[in-house]
Amino acid sequence: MSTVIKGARPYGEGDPVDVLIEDGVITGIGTVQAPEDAEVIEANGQVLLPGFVDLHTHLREPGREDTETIDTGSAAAALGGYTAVFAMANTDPVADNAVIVDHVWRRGQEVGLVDVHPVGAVTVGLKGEKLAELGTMANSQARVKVFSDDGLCVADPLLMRRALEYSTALDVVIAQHAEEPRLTVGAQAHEGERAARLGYTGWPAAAEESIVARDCLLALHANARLHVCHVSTSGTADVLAWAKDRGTKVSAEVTPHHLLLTDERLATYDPVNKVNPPLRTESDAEKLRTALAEGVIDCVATDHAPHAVQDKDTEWTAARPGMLGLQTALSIVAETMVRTGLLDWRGVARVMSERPAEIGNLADQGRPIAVGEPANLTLVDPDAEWTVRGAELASIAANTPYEGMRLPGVVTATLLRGRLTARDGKVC
Ligand SMILES: NC(=O)N[C@@H](CC(=O)O)C(=O)O
Ligand SMILES: [Zn+2]
Ligand SMILES: [Zn+2]
Repeated sequence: MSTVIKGARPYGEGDPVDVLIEDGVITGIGTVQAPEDAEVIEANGQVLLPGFVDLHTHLREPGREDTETIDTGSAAAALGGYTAVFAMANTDPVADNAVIVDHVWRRGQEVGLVDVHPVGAVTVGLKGEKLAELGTMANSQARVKVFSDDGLCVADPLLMRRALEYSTALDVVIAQHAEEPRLTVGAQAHEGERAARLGYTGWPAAAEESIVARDCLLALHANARLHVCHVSTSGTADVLAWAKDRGTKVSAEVTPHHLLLTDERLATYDPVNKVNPPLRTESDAEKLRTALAEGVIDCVATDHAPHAVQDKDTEWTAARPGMLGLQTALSIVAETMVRTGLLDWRGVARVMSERPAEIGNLADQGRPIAVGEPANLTLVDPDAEWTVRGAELASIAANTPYEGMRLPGVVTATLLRGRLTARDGKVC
């Protein structure tokens, strides 16, 4: 089975080249001799990138298959340019044991559109009381590499310390949803002028920053790896810079929505904008963009969070937090980081593919576009634009905050181990 991508610009650099792929591996770059029966993808000078890796996706299977399944979520991922996603553990039942994580992994392989790596829960039932069997999940068929109670914070410092200590022996990473629960009781929106005016209980920046600071110190002393989920405040970026400076093995992600959107959106009262952590201020968003460009924040992760209409399209305080992200991530990164000159396409490859693959410990993802490397690839038309329509996205749920927005950057093809998984907006 061979494929040739004609006239692509790897990392958006240099003159267009042809890329030959045979048996899932890149076997030629430049002027290549393609077999007659090779599948041809005309790239017309489009940007070729390593396939994207999402460290933070909610696929809702098992338990809420009315909002997303591994099948529909995989389709959204492939269309968004992803070749691997990490599916969060806050399903029902919780992915806190080998049976569930193996189901998620196997189902992902059956669907075959993207590698679905299950995230294992840190604590049994996400209850924050006792550690789940991290070792059993790490050694299961799914080979769990990332553990998180995401949705909830591992708030007990002793439990968090133990999890970090265990993680070193297993060579896995603990991903923390940094939210001090005592500081966010009833919290609805970023604590500031805008929430105050609407009478919403505030979600203070310190609820995030205090946990990130604490966990960085715990990780440093345990010589363990820590990953910080969905960084949302400028203060967290400062804490991360300080911790990295001191040699802490900490990595961090930012979501597309925290790069673009702010709590100005509260004025619409539309719960599509409700998310955890909440949308912050313009100066926070600006700081997150520079922190991402400078590597203080390592990567972009979607926190793709599908919700049913009845759980989302309600009065603000009753609505579930979270928004879709897989199919819009590249465009939001193009809008906030590339158009602004903060990142070039090589930088996009770093924050959407290479760094997340390293953090998630995936040997075959985020690899260089070079002969002998696995053909996990994404082709992007940097000049094209599209208009977001929630109803047209592959997810079952439609809770996108970008409804009706015209965005730059279109994913035109995704290849998983040399096989087309998405082409011109359609799943293959
Ligand atoms: N981000 C959200 O607002 N919601 C996530 C949970 C989470 O990421 O904390 C969800 O599972 O819906
Ligand atoms: Zn979270
Ligand atoms: Zn999440």
